[in-house]
Amino acid sequence: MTVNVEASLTQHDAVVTGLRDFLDALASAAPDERSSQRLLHDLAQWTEDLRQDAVEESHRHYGRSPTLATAGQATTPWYVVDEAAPPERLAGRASFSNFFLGGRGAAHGGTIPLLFDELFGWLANSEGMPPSRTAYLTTNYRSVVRVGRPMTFTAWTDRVEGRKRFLRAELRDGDTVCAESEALFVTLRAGQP
Ligand SMILES: CCCCCCCCCCCCCC(=O)SCCNC(=O)CCNC(=O)[C@H](O)C(C)(C)COP(=O)(O)OP(=O)(O)OC[C@H]1O[C@@H](n2cnc3c(N)ncnc32)[C@H](O)[C@@H]1OP(=O)(O)O
Repeated sequence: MTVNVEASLTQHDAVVTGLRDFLDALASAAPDERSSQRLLHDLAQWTEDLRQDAVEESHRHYGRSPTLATAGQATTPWYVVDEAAPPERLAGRASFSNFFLGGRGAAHGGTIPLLFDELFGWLANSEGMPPSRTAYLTTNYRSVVRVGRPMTFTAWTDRVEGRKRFLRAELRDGDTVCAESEALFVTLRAGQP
């Protein structure tokens, strides 16, 4: 199955895409004092406007878009799923922009498990599956993940034991495995948050 996650942007999706571009531009720039002041002023105004529009979790748009990469989370490294066979396997492309820079051209180490947790969330909570949460997630950093590089990933279910789903994933730059992850997702019991 091929997933066209970027199809038909709604206006809200366009805002989230704009926010992702903004964060990348901000992280890449060294604005002078005047630009910083203007930015601060505009941000403060928008923060105030948006606070007036605050709603309950179930009514929010952010991070819930089925049509956008990363389901519309602007602070998750960009990824698209090209091959989806949940709950068994996912494969796709990812890229870490300057917003995710740790230093010396390498992505911040904390952002790599963030990507893996997203992918495992897709696998473990795909349609028809009972809700589950991450019990643990380990990451093995084998080679530097460079910002701006086109990466590929594979994530798959290794085994299932009752309520426990053991998941694995790999992030590659070409033929080089840059990071590997293993996680346990546990199906929630009735009444668990
Ligand atoms: C547009 C498309 C969208 C697609 C969807 C994208 C979604 C993206 C979403 C991304 C979000 C991604 C998701 C997120 O990020 S979820 C957010 C991060 N995770 C959490 O907040 C979870 C917090 N923890 C808990 O809620 C509980 O501890 C859970 C529910 C995990 C288990 O507590 P519970 O009381 O229910 O379980 P139990 O004690 O009866 O244990 C059951 C079994 O599990 C074994 N066990 C438990 N813990 C561990 C451990 N650490 N190591 C090894 N083993 C462990 C345990 O030994 C036992 O085994 P056994 O004795 O039966 O053999």
